[in-house]
Amino acid sequence: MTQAITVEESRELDDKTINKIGIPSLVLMERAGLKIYENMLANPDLDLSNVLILAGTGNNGGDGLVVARLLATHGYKVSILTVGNPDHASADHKAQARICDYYQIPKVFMDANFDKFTTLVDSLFGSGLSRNVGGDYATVIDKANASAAKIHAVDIPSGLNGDTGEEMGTAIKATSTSTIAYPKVGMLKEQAKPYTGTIYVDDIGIYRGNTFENE
Ligand SMILES: NC(=O)C1=CN([C@@H]2O[C@H](COP(=O)(O)OP(=O)(O)OC[C@H]3O[C@@H](n4cnc5c(N)ncnc54)[C@H](O)[C@@H]3O)[C@@H](O)[C@H]2O)[C@@H](O)CC1
Ligand SMILES: [K+]
Repeated sequence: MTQAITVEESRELDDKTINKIGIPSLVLMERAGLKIYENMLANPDLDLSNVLILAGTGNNGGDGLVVARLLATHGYKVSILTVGNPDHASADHKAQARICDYYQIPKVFMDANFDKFTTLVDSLFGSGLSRNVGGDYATVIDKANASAAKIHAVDIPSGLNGDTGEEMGTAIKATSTSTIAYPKVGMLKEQAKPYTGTIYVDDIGIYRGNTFENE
């Protein structure tokens, strides 16, 4: 874990990889989801007997939905709680949601009892977090932190500022986090440890430049 990048750099790298280099975004999302799923299987601190995916409507939520599908297709019990308006979801999130519907992965709603789940996957917000967390998002984050379930976060624990390592209103306290491509600078600060837990860094095909002259 030698290099860390800012949240803005991570967004620029995503954009370059998709729009300049030409790797389709759904390919990156599939690779991210597969790595996250493998990290969860490899983590002895997580009990995957009853998993709930907490999905926002952006691409962080899309990553979470890939994990939902991989768990379901490998015989794990998994449900999805979507927070936010699915009609306004990102295109890649909508594509993943249709696949989850094909597999009839059960959905739960805001009144769900989180204590009955053994692991929660936090895919509410990643690098797109741009303001303090409130409303249903804050309710779900606080309920997740207060529950008996362990939490595995996708990319950045939701509500954590990836640059400063500080809470933006409220933030997920994860047992472990799968961060995509590179850790974000704020996640490596001492104060961020209770939020990130153990950090896995997932190579999904997004790299900083200087490998080739034309970069
Ligand atoms: N296609 C790509 O660019 C890739 C994206 N990936 C994942 O996608 C994430 C980034 O996805 P997005 O850019 O869709 O953003 P997020 O999914 O992090 O956030 C979704 C949206 O939430 C809204 N939002 C921000 N702060 C909010 C707040 N406080 N309350 C309510 N809504 C708020 C914003 O409009 C934001 O676009 C990464 O962290 C990573 O997990 C990975 O799948 C790798 C490839
Ligand atoms: K997250």
